[in-house]
Amino acid sequence: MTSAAFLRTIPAAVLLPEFSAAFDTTLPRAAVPDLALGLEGIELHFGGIRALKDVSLDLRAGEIRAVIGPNGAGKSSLVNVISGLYRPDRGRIVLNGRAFAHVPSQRLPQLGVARTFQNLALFPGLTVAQNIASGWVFRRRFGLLAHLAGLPAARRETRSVDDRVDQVAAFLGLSSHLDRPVATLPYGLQKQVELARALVAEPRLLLLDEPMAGLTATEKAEMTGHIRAVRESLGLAVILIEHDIGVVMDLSDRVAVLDHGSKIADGTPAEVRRDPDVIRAYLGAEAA
Ligand SMILES: Nc1ncnc2c1ncn2[C@@H]1O[C@H](COP(=O)(O)OP(=O)(O)OP(=O)(O)O)[C@@H](O)[C@H]1O
Repeated sequence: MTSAAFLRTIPAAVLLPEFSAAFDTTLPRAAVPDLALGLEGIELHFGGIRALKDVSLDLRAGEIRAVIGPNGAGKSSLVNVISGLYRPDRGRIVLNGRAFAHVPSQRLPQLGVARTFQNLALFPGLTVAQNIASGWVFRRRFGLLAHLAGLPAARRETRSVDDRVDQVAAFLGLSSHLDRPVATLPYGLQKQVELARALVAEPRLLLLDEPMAGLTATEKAEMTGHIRAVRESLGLAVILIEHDIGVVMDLSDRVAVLDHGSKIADGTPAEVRRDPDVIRAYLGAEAA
């Protein structure tokens, strides 16, 4: 099955964009032109646990911004707030020039945001091409009915999905694997397929949740090269959640450090590395 044919099998409920009630809470349009993402005073509670405490963060277009911190510091909570899975108790999120009290997750692709997951979230029974194509689903302009009716514009869109899959696969060196079932690929290549799936939606902001987890040293070097290329060739802004401090310091323009839900440091890798609070809370002997 081609990736275009695969897209035709996706249920209408998935293809028809839902407009979340959260969008109704949109605040006035923000006015910082090269701001890819802004978090202002984010608070998030789970019962008695304060997972995020007054966290503010900005990300400029074309910037790689790492968020690090010990286990339980709040990194995943932050990504889930940005991607609309969690609704913050306070604060606002600025995306694509609009400010939200709660990001409408169904509209993330339209807002130019794509993400990868800490644990692989691929469709194991599908090919590499089909998995990559699935990233385009929520960007489609035409619904299932237009495709079933064979409207020319819908047909052109379907054809263009195959081109996009080919281009992204070539960009990441995955072209020779396109027809293979994704589950037969080594883990490192599967992580690259996840990156390809995020890129096919043509985002402006990429959320990478532990892209190096489970990779060998060689695979990490390859993934590092891809992330750098994503920024340099495509100009994307990247939020990087990563435990591998070597990778973080090598790749990032700026690093924010969370500890117990609070941002305790924010600066260039060199600044963060010598920050006494960071050394105490997180980096320890590694930074010494
Ligand atoms: N769905 C949830 N329900 C209840 N508590 C949660 C939930 N998600 C996170 N927490 C709590 O919020 C705090 C922050 O957790 P979070 O997963 O964001 O940290 P993290 O920095 O991503 O940790 P790790 O590096 O281990 O993934 C922790 O105390 C955690 O137990």
